[in-house]
Amino acid sequence: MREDMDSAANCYGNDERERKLRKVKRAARSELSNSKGDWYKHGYAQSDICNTTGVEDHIPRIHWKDLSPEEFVERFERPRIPVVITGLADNWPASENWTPDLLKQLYGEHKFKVGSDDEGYAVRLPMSWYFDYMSDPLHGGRDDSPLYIFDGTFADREGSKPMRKDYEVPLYFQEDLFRYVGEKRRPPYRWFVMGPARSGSGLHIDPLATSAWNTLLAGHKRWALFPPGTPRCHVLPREQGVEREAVSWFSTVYLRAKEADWPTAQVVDLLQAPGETVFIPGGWWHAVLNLDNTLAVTQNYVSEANFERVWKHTRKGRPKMSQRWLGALEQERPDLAAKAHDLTIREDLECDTGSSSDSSSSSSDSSDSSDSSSSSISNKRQRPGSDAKARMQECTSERKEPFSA
Ligand SMILES: O=C(O)CCC(=O)C(=O)O
Ligand SMILES: [Fe+2]
Repeated sequence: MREDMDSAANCYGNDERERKLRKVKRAARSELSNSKGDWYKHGYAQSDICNTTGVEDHIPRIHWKDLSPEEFVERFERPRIPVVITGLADNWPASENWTPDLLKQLYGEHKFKVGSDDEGYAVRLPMSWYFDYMSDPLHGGRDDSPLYIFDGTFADREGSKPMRKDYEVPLYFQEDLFRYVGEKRRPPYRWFVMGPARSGSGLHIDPLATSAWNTLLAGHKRWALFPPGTPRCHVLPREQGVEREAVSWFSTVYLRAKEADWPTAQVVDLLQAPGETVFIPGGWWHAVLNLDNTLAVTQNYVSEANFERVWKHTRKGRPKMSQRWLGALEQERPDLAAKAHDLTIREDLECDTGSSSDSSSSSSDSSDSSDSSSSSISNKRQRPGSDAKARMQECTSERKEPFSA
């Protein structure tokens, strides 16, 4: 259908290429299309937005050799505590192979997703063009919030499939209960992620209450986290000038979150270095700013530890898929299928008696659900400022969310 975005690889001259690149940028960020200067009107490239002096990172670092899978579940996954695990990528081929030169050589012609257009179609650029874009002082080097490769189909598309063999899903995250939905129908769950300084991910909670791991192979990422239950209206206020993109969020809301009168949970800072794997439990808000040229792989998953929350969100947000999932669980994991049935009966009873599920859950859960139940997992990377904004709610209405995890 919208293959026009895909035609970038077929052109030759530089003017033609520039024209096509502009077209791709316009498609990916139509709100910046009034004038070329919109892309760099904030001057973030000249600011100290990527300077992390004074940022304190207190997240524990644990080498995988010192953390058994059972310990991970008990200490971090069940209590939903973020952690950084080191050494997991030491033996991955990606640690050797994912250099700019090799990536260009192997995948230079292949088009990776750099955004979505206003109709939700993927906007793609060939990898070699993207490398040029990143280092171009008139594009990636100057743009306030540069295009970001965030490709959730790299492992399925012919041209990039071999990349999947370059990393392994770490032992801690292998349960992957959505696999029972089937490869074709399960929500997207793995992304190749690459971007320069100032690109990143605006504040969000991952969809369907799934947890995530994110391994950085090159460069540095700055994370800001808020625990489950942090009201959306505090961390994503509906006001002019506060946008969802990482750069603008870090230069507005983040600064407020550091002030003495910040009304809600303290922001948790994290500075991710190459080779580190961040674990983000379901329900945690997170924003990520790339501090230099970064290369990462991330996957979302469901395990026994987050199953109940994910089930509730999936039943509500993806009802048809949830029934297919339940059917498969009845065969493969009858224990979890029984849990799902139990939860469903309890929720339906609550509905029938008109009682709010608030009484049986913390406010934290109602605010996770306001985010992730209403978005599908395919929106893991949402277009900044699009439907995300429409879904913003006032604090008061958020507390009334009838659904809670
Ligand atoms: O590396 C990033 O930009 C963050 C990724 C992220 O938050 C996500 O994949 O959900
Ligand atoms: Fe995320």
